[in-house]
Amino acid sequence: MENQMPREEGIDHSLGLLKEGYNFILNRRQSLQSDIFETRILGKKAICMIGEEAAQIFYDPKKFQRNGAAPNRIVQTLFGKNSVQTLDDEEHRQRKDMLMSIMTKDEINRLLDITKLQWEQSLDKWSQMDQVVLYEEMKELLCKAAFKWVGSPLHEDDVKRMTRDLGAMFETPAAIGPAHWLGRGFRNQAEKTIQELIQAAREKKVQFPQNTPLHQFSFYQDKDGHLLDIETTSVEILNLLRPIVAIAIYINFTVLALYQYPEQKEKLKTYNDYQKMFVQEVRRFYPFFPFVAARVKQDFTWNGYQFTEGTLTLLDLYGTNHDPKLWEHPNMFYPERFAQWQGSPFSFIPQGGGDYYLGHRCAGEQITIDIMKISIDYLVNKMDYDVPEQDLSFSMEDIPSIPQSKIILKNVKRKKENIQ
Ligand code: HEM
Repeated sequence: MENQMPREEGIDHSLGLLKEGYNFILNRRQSLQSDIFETRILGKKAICMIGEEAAQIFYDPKKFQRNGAAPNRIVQTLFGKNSVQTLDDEEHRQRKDMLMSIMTKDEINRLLDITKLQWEQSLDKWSQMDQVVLYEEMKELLCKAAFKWVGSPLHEDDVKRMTRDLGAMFETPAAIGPAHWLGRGFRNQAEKTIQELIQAAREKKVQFPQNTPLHQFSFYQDKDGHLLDIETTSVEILNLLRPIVAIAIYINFTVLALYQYPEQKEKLKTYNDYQKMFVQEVRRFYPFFPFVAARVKQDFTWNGYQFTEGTLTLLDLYGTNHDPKLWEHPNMFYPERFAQWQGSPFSFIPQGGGDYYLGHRCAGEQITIDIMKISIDYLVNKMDYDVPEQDLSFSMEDIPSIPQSKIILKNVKRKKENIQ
């Protein structure tokens, strides 16, 4: 038997989506009293869903496809044209294999070693500064680490520009007006820079170390022995560089959590297994990626609701991570909840759900967790700092959400026991 899906009245709610940000789907779940409902986005019918069961069907590649789902403003800033995010089926699997091929233990460890070295250098620099704007400094730290890891360390003169370009790619997708257009321009510039590196490698004018992503992707062959075109290869290199820089947002929220819940610092110092739970809770609790979009691949019925081919469907990641059916007291910061967590790939989805290889789950989730862990080690065990009076609030409307002050730290210094 078919059920009528709860529906929001009105011609179009695209502006609401931009304005209400992380709360767009949650607000309507509240008013319509349903985990699934129909609304209208970009003038067309769209479905919004929250929860573990919804995530399970959303990540079923027979039911949903990504081709044609992402709006142009996201493709032109965040994803890049023809990126893995926009592919389906065999084409997606091949591209994802390329991306996952460099996510080996050795390569992740190499990135972590590079990141630790950057932390060391930044800590020395910050100790000389009157105050540190952590968000800006972390983006720079991570940008340097990311470029070194992919195989082309940045010249000091290029650090600020590349940090700005990569930052703009995740700061401007939802921006309205000139900021958004600047973001598009910065992406084009960054793509050009990476394209030149790939071209030079293919013409043997430079040689990147064998194991690095720049070498691996420049010479990666599909199953028919073809290389990827240079534009797409650069988009996928940026699919590594950009999100590594974006981890700065999680580090900001980490410092916020340490400040707002001071008992956490002691627990992190005392219990060996606490760090993992703390990282998971930061990723669950704070807003980052609001939702993911797909289109219905072919007609199907689920829980009595009709899904019609081509319908845009949004899965609420933030809402699922705060779903009271899955998380007791979802709005409480409580890392210990992860001691009992069963590890479902569909209930805790800050970086998407399902399978890394077969679906669109974030290729860099392990990297994110590991970089957060080493950063926590610095923040808790290796340095002292003060958090002066400032506006630490964060918006649920702006995507991505970043604490207003971007977290200002004063009196940053190494802990005495950590001075070599
Ligand atoms: C900064 C924290 C990060 C967050 C919040 C995040 C979040 C996400 C989300 C929500 C998706 C989409 C999942 C979907 O479409 O269903 C995604 C995809 C992706 N992420 Fe991340 N990510 C982060 C870090 C990283 C890192 C560090 C890398 C690589 C070094 C990375 C590489 C990717 C790639 C390549 C995809 C596309 C996967 C595909 O379409 O198959 N991400 N990420």
